[in-house]
Amino acid sequence: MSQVLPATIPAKLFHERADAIADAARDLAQRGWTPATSSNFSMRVDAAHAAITVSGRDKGKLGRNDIMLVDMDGKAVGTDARPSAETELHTQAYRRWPEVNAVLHTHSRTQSVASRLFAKHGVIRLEGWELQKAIRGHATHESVLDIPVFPNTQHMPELVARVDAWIDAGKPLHAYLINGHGIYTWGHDMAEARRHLEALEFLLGCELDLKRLNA
Ligand SMILES: CSCCC(=O)C(=O)COP(=O)(O)O
Ligand SMILES: [Zn+2]
Repeated sequence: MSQVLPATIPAKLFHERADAIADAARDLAQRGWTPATSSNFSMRVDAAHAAITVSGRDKGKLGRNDIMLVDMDGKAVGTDARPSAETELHTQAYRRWPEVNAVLHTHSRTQSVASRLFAKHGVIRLEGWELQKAIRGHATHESVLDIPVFPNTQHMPELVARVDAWIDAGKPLHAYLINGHGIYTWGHDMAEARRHLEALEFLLGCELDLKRLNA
């Protein structure tokens, strides 16, 4: 894949973003959270562009050629490669929150099962867990962390509209599940996005354990 960059984006900047995405993806793939080419990852490059994974690639084996540039409408920039099928969910986060610089989407078993189990409620309420403090803005285990579960669809504008509706209702949003699909979360930088994802994976696993134990 050949990526031609706009004159305003230095190659070094794009390569730094691509390497950070590939590093994160390799780690998440090793944990088994990106089965069968699933999942997608991105980072903001500047106010008008993001670097995102090319669609259909093995996320455990990403190199610079597997990361491409898109604009904030999710359209490819300077390449014929096809961006992630879910690019619009990434660019939505960058448009809605200028302080967000990394978006992660994975398909772990825990995320997938939790999404099915809680879909009828439309939300998973996390309350009383110390690890909630790993999520930006949550200073105590006594805080309430609601993770919505949206219906799955292949039509991204429908999902984008559901996320917009949640945010426009004034409800805090740090992550969301898509039913039978996986999780989206983000952060001010890649380290924060990874911390959010790791904490949410742990917390969803705890909620599933409680259900299993009927506690
Ligand atoms: C085989 S996974 C189905 C698509 C998906 O949910 C996903 O996360 C990966 O899609 P992409 O186009 O980003 O490779
Ligand atoms: Zn997916």
